[in-house]
Amino acid sequence: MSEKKKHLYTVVVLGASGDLAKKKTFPALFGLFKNQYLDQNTHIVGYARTKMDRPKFEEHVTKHIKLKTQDDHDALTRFLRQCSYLDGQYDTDDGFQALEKSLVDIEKSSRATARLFYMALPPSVFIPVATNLKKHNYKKDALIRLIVEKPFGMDLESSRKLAKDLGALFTEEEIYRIDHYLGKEMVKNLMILRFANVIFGSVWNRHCIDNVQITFKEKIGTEGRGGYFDEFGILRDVMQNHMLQILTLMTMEPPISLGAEDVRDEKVKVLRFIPPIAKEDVLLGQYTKSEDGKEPGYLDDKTVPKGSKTPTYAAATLYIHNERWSGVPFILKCGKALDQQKTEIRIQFKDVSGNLLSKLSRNEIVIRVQPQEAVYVKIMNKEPGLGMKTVISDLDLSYSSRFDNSVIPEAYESLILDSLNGDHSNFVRDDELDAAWKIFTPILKTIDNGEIVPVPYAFGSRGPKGVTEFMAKHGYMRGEQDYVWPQHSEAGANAKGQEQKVAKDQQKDTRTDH
Ligand SMILES: NC(=O)C1=CN([C@@H]2O[C@H](COP(=O)(O)OP(=O)(O)OC[C@H]3O[C@@H](n4cnc5c(N)ncnc54)[C@H](OP(=O)(O)O)[C@@H]3O)[C@@H](O)[C@H]2O)C=CC1
Ligand SMILES: O=C1O[C@H](COP(=O)(O)O)[C@@H](O)[C@H](O)[C@H]1O
Repeated sequence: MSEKKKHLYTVVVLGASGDLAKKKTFPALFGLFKNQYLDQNTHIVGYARTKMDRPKFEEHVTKHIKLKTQDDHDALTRFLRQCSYLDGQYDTDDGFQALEKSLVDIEKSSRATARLFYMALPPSVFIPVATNLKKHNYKKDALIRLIVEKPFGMDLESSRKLAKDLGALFTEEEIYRIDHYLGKEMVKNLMILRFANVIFGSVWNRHCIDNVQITFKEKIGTEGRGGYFDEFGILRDVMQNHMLQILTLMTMEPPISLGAEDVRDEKVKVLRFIPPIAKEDVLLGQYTKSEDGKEPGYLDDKTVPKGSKTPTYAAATLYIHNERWSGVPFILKCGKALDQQKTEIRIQFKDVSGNLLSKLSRNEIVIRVQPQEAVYVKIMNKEPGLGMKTVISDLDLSYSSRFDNSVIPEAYESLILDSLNGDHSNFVRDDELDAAWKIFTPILKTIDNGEIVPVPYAFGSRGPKGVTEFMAKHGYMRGEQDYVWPQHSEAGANAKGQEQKVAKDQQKDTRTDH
């Protein structure tokens, strides 16, 4: 079916009773609807096994939708009119037959010509659901798109099997593998920063850069998702997908165009230059109770098997064996139940040559993905006054002060809109997945075999003992002088009207740059 024509979609959310649907999918669809990115005649059908009456379904859909104005309230009333819910099984025909009947009725009145199936489901049911969708709800004369949520397998072998099974049902054109980090504003900004600025483009290589850290920290633990998490662990949950996507966009060569295939060709190429992660380049941790005993340890989660050795924290160093990056360590660190929430890329430059000036700290470019989106460059400056003392300062592009009235869209809004527009650029291609799993599968096997034991760390701490040494071993050098990114100070955050108060202990942490 032609993609040029503007299509009216019917959106089906499979797994509509779940956590992701409630927290992300419905709010994102509402955001698009409210801002007229979604045609006002679009129908949204929720499908899951749970029986829900209308009030319960509406409560589920709206629970995480934030309304500020009367217009928002009005838009929600209109949005809910477009939503319906159907309960049914995932592995039998009858539910999908009923879904088909409902879709045909909707399409008769709305004249929708396209169907978007959003699988907000655990991976165990991806294939049974995709099989039934193909059998009962695939219309040859309609435009079909299928959004699949991560995780895409457990390792190289299972990922290939999933790709093969899904590929037998839907074409690569129809499949949209979502990694929501690709929809985040600062991740989308990476290509612009690199390829639209001579000052960045020219230093983006091993001659100038000493090491790179990509950090993902969460304050929350597994929070009832322990059953899912224990099967996957932090490397599969966050590092192999979200963090590797960031690394790929940060390191790939310039694509021929911004077209989806050109961008993804470059991403695959750089991934293929990364050898599997070595055992000695990994540090693991698992959180225990907080020091005051108020927050539970990982093993206190009833859904986690007793004595589990699943890592909730991981640091791993990767290398890219190509002309641009050879010898530069890329230190990836991620963890749950830590002292703060942040995702950032920290690019540390080499030391200044010569001995003209002493006590210099290295330049750093920090790309703050969340929260408090920003790009800042740490530089050495003359301390104002008589004398020639140097001091660390920064060139700071903080979004809250620079882009006063702009709204940063939710990652899921951005990605759902891309899929409606048929743009695959920010979705994961099958060969990209293959290349990513090749890097991680050997170390995951080593971890699964219990050959690397996670070091305990207290809930709310900076992570396991040894993190500082691990970073130093891989080249990261802390500055000589104290430095606090101003946006991170309480005064800075309040002055900009930030909702989030940044605690004093977080300031301390920023100073240590971990
Ligand atoms: N939650 C999150 O924050 C994120 C989730 N994801 C991914 O999104 C997908 C959905 O996640 P999430 O919503 O958290 O998952 P849930 O565990 O909430 O599952 C979604 C729905 O699937 C059904 N379901 C749950 N377990 C099973 C099972 N064993 N067999 C069959 N059906 C089941 C349930 O619906 P019912 O019983 O009514 O049929 C449930 O409401 C997953 O692939 C996850 O990895 C990705 C990023 C973030
Ligand atoms: O995919 C996942 O991401 C979330 C973190 O997403 P964010 O947008 O809030 O940064 C993580 O909590 C979850 O464990 C993981 O499955």
